[in-house]
Amino acid sequence: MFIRFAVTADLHFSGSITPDIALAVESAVAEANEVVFRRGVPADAPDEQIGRITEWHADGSVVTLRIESGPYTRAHDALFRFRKLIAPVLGRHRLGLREIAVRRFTVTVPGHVPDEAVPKVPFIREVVRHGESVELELACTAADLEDRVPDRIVRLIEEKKEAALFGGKAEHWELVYESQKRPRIYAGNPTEEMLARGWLRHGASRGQWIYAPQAVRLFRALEEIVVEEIIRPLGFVEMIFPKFVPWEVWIRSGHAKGVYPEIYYVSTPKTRDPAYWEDIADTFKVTGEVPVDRIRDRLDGPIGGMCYAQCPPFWPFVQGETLANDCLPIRVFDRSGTSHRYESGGIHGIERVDEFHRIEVLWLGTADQTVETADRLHEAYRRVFDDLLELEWRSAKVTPWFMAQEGLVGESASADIGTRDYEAYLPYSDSWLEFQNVSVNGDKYPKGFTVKIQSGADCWSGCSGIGLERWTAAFLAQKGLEPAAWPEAVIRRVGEMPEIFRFL
Ligand SMILES: Nc1ncnc2c1ncn2[C@@H]1O[C@H](COS(=O)(=O)NC(=O)[C@@H](N)CO)[C@@H](O)[C@H]1O
Ligand SMILES: [Zn+2]
Repeated sequence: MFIRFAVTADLHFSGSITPDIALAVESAVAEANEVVFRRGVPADAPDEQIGRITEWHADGSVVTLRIESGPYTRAHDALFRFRKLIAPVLGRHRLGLREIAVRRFTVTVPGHVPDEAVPKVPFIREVVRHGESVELELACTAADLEDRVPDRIVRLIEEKKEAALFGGKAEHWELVYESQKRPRIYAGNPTEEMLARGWLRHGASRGQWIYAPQAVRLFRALEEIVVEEIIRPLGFVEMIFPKFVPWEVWIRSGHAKGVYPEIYYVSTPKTRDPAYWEDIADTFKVTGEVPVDRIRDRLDGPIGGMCYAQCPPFWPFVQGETLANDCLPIRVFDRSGTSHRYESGGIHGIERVDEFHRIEVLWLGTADQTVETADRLHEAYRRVFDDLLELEWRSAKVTPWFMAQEGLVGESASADIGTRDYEAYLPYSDSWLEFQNVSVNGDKYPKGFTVKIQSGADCWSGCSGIGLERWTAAFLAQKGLEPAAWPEAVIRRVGEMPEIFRFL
């Protein structure tokens, strides 16, 4: 069984197809079937799998074609090859091709296609199941066919079938390193303890915290360790990546394939004209309520969303460029703002929040340089977690973050490409918390943003997300909130804990 395409299309010409012109069409059809549709097709491809015009007729100025194919020279590709062939032939009879009208387009996919694997797109007019295959009738214009809509629908079906297959399977997880056990000196819930001591308070929004000076002292101490013990020694240099992300970036990064349920969307006013907004302001002044529904009608967009993965908005900096060999590998990091996720996993303490503070480490170069940089980061992280923070932690190879964020599961294409999660043990919940990761993302971003290397080798990149809320949660869950019990590398950076608020 193989995939089948079939199209019936009307070719509208500028004048009627007289009998002698019909003869020219006849020979063009023969040439198309025998020669033109076979171009680029492997010699051993079975005839019935190659596109061919199975019937045609002329009526007035319209030539109606029916083209059927298997996977080779798909019916819609054959249609456009025929258009290229017939135009000059009828041009000699002073006839021009006005328009191609698609009357019917079907694609028949072999094998079982579960309902959830049928894409939810308006192009699919009807789904008919025949035993071991499913026939989709598509509502496509000639432009949609040129846009390869059927091919994308077929690819999406394959992806959904695979995801449904993996559906039952949890994310890929393969242990890489396990630290020594550490004495259990604390078993409390760090967020509750921090609340009790006034180290933080709930922000006004879902999954958002306001960090008091005490928590920030610890945040900054951990951040200093990251910068002094990992980032600087490995030669990473600070940049500032944008924190509002337009669709264009998420289209190129692939996030537009599946991040919709978790985005904090951003919209803009249709106009800045104060008069346009006066009634909204007046309504609030009179009622004390913000008329959100009426505001919604006055917005453009959403034009994108708040920072989600933190690295994608970097890539327009190098987009379309070729990097000189001698400037590679590029090693940068960003800690300039918050990331926002409308966490579908539910919020929990400071471990899983909607608004978090991450240091995003990013590097790019040849495949070797990218893998080598990841390895050096792993070494530096291990030294920090084992010798400076004295944590109980482990690391594991998991489904690459960029696949997970596109709703895919499973493993990456090559062994070098993938994500390694770092997890810390939380005594209070007897569970493991992912507190950071290191990924080799292969050529995904350089391809998405057309970045090349002078030598012509593939450009690869990697990134590592250090979540300060997660580092803090892991550290406090294991060490408690008494600085006296903390490792020296942290105490000397925290100094005196400032207590400035006193609530009555
Ligand atoms: N909801 C959240 N709350 C707190 N920290 C989070 C949250 N989501 C992610 N993080 C932090 O951000 C890190 C990286 O997030 S990730 O989705 O796994 N990976 C990426 O987005 C990559 N671009 C690397 O940053 C996580 O390891 C964690 O430390
Ligand atoms: Zn990243």
